[in-house]
Amino acid sequence: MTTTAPILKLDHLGMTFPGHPVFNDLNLTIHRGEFWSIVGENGVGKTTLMRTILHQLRPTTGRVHYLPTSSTVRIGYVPQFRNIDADYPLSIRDFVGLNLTGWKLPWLSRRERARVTDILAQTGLAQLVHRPIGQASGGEKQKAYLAQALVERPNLLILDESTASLDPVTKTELLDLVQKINQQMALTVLFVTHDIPMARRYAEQFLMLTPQGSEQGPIAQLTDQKVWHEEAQHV
Ligand SMILES: Nc1ncnc2c1ncn2[C@@H]1O[C@H](COP(=O)(O)OP(=O)(O)OP(=O)(O)O)[C@@H](O)[C@H]1O
Repeated sequence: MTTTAPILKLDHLGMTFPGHPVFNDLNLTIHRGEFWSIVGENGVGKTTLMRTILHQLRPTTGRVHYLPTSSTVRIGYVPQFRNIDADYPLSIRDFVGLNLTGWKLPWLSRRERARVTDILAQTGLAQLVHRPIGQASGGEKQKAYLAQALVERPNLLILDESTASLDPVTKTELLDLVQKINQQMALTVLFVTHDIPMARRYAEQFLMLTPQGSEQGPIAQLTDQKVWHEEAQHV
């Protein structure tokens, strides 16, 4: 469900680490409900761009605008697979509810608990709510990260190579769920990936970062030729 309302605007965005330019003069407008794939070879700056969008990094030039105002944009972030210690002392249910506790009460309200239960069911974790998160499989942990991001009802979801280590079935399950919420609730999605077939299957637009600059457009224009050409230039 794409709308015409912009949610995120990158305005002449540039980032240089000391002695190392990453991207420069990046301009992009993303509308509510759009599903974008962010692609590009290793080290080209995809995660740096996501961290800049999250305001974890200050750009060297330009600005990131949340629209209509910063208070209307709620961002969910699902990282690349990271292992969790086997003795981490939280169940999957507690892990998913972690971000909901805090400013008002140190425990969840009834409504918040219902929200966690609902999202655990949607992500296929309903049978595993009491399993210690450290003992869950890699795929189950990634589902829990996704559930943790979704439980806060974001309107912008960043998947930062979040499906990279998953088997095809689990990857498809997760992306099907994200697509469903994208279509039903106008969730805006930024899907950082090296998986071009999955990018084509789920995204409507792409942004390709290259060492020379960037390219963006409808996903149909992300041809194999374009991807291989880019990779062949830098092997
Ligand atoms: N805090 C930092 N200080 C200095 N250089 C950094 C910093 N963070 C990232 N870089 C460098 O910036 C470049 C872009 O890194 P980034 O992680 O954004 O690439 P990427 O496209 O996400 O790569 P990959 O596909 O391998 O995950 C790399 O050369 C990286 O070493």
